[in-house]
Amino acid sequence: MESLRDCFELHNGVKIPCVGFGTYQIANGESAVSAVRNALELGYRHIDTAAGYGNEESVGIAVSQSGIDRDEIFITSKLQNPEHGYENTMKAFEQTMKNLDMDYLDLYLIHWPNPVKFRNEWQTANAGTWKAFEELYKAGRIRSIGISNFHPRHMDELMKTATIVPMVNQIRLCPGDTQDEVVNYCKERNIILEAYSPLGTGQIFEVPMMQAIAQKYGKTIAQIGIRWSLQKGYLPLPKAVSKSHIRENADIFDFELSEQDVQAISDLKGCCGYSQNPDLTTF
Ligand SMILES: NC(=O)C1=CN([C@@H]2O[C@H](COP(=O)(O)OP(=O)(O)OC[C@H]3O[C@@H](n4cnc5c(N)ncnc54)[C@H](OP(=O)(O)O)[C@@H]3O)[C@@H](O)[C@H]2O)C=CC1
Ligand SMILES: O=C1CO[C@H](CO)[C@@H](O)[C@@H]1O
Repeated sequence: MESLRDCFELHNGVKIPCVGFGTYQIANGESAVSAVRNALELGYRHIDTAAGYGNEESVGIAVSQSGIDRDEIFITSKLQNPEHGYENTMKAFEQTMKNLDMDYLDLYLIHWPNPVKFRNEWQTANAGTWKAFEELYKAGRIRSIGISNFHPRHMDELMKTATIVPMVNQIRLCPGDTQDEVVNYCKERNIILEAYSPLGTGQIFEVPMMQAIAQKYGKTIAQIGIRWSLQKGYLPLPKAVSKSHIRENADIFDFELSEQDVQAISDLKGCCGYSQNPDLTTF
């Protein structure tokens, strides 16, 4: 990858820009419009939002104000947890499209496999949701469909009724949180791994070894973390509000980490925390 516009290819042939701009905890309104506009101005072409972030509307406004053609920007949103099941999913999708004020979505994800509301019925709820996703995909409303926070057991269950293998699994991947079992399962099935919280939601900046590696390469800790994701073959989704952070996080294409340093960063077990148990999350 040589720039933010270079892409991974999903298994259905759709191209997905290799770094996405994360938008969790950027308030709907001026903050989110300005952050997404800054990201687009600085060259990002992939925005990650979710119904649960409450800022889809601002993402849509920022895209429209940017003057960049819609088909040059890759937009992901996610199905909110209480909305699983066929009918709920159809309604939630239409609401997302209304919020974004767009007529198609590039990627739609099931945000979590086992939300509180469906604790003992997640299998049926996800089967209904996936049926809706497949119909929307076949109708051209969504260019690609995927999942988030799914472990192998959730994916095995989904595949009992699915006719389309998810194109993406978005999971927490950052130094020391490598989720090897999920990663290997997805790689074997050609499911692209998106790395959320690539900076450990800020915890990466407290890790002395990351500081040492950053100094060695003359880059910042954030740049090392994002570069590590890319070299592992993941698609990182760094979030930033500060314009200087947004710019810095895009400046990652002029250096390469050695294999030893990639391994050393992977081995920093728990340095930036671990992902939540998808069967217990309350998000
Ligand atoms: N599917 C899922 O369940 C989940 C998906 N996600 C997605 O992944 C995205 C990223 O994850 P998230 O947990 O938000 O956090 P990140 O790991 O991207 O870290 C964000 C934090 O790092 C700071 N930061 C960013 N760049 C720099 C920099 N260059 N120097 C110093 N500080 C920096 C930000 O500050 P500031 O904002 O002040 O600039 C912010 O405090 C989310 O926004 C969301 O899109 C996240 C969690 C779960
Ligand atoms: O997308 C999300 C943003 O971050 C939250 C806290 O880590 C997650 O629970 C949620 O899934």
